[in-house]
Amino acid sequence: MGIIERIKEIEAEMARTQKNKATEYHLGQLKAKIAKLRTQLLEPPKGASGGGEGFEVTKYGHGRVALIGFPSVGKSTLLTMLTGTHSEAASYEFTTLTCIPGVIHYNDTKIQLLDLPGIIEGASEGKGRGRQVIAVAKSSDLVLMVLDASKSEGHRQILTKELEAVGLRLNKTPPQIYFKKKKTGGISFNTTAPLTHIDEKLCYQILHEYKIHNAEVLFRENATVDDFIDVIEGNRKYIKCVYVYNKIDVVGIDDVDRLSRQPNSIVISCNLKASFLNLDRLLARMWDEMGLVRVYSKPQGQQPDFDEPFVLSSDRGGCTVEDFCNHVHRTLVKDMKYALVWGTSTRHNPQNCGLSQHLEDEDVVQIVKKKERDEGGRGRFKSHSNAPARIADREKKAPLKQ
Ligand SMILES: Nc1nc2c(ncn2[C@@H]2O[C@H](COP(=O)(O)OP(=O)(O)OP(=O)(O)O)[C@@H](O)[C@H]2O)c(=O)[nH]1
Ligand SMILES: [K+]
Ligand SMILES: [Mg+2]
Repeated sequence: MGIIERIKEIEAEMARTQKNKATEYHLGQLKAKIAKLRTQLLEPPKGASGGGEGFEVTKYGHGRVALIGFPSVGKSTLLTMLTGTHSEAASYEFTTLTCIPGVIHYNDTKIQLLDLPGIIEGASEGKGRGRQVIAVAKSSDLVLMVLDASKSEGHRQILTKELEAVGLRLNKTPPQIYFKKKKTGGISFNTTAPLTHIDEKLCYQILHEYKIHNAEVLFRENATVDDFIDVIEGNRKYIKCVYVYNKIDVVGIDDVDRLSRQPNSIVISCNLKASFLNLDRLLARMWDEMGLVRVYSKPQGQQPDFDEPFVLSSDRGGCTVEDFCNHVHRTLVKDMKYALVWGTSTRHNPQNCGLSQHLEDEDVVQIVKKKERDEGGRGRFKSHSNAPARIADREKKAPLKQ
């Protein structure tokens, strides 16, 4: 029997089993069995040489966003509108057969947007190009799940399930469970929060299923069986997702209203003839979700270049003064005496900061090197870019001197 058939069989058994205190342990064990099989499914087949048939698209820019959705929901139309890169759009399904990259220029940053073939139910098990598409989603910083506002609302759940089946976790944070395998000593189980979904015995059973007999387990929150399995598997990818309901030009106002109230959702229309709506709001939302931090470098005695931010991200490398230094030059950390920081991350401006200072979007940083004196009070920044205008509000509250 193949892996997929075995998963199906266990899923059927779970569906047949009534949920109650008596079956809880058995159900937990079945969940672990499925998780193990799904992981097996992700492993390349024995003897295969490095896959080769995935979409090879080089990462570019400060972040990567993937367009995931059923066929013909308007992914390619959206890519063309947001990036100017043409991606064939048509009224028939599976128009797009490969991964088409485009670039969004927003807030002086570059964001790679990827158009992808449509996926369908069963994608995680290899239907269509599902596995390749999902692999691209996993490599992204943000997923835009594009949905057709005029189609079944169940599509959202179906796609979410497909992505979850391969270890993606949308809009979730990693469970607060400490887990470490040991060589000896048995299982030490501790908890700092009351547990209502799982108990020690169930944990042991799940670990037993994984043939783990020595480990340290500490629950720091009221986690579920699924959370615990995620931590044991260890290969989960936590990604933000915005649900984008497209084609709102063809549905009634009540539907638009209802869809826009769904969690993590935005409603848009890409229809040039009817109207295109909310694309600016979509971009703003995308930008917020990516959590990019623009930092302007102020060389000593000079104005910062407000057109050329250094772009940091807590997901990619971090946002501290140290991370900033490493972006500028690899020897800078070693040469730094302290940093002068202006912006929302400081209590007063400028503030003398060390390497561990967390920077926020649009902070200005001057690195004062050892054997160098900072220049003392100077006028405000002069620049022709609009970045100073963006921080003008802040200046009103805390003057940006030096
Ligand atoms: N009414 C309306 N039609 C739209 C909208 N956006 C896209 N379309 C149409 O929907 C059809 C499918 O658009 P595509 O961009 O090819 O969709 P896709 O998701 O890339 O499709 P596949 O590549 O086949 O998966 C085309 O006929 C588009 O013109 C919209 O906002 N409103
Ligand atoms: K299409
Ligand atoms: Mg397409």
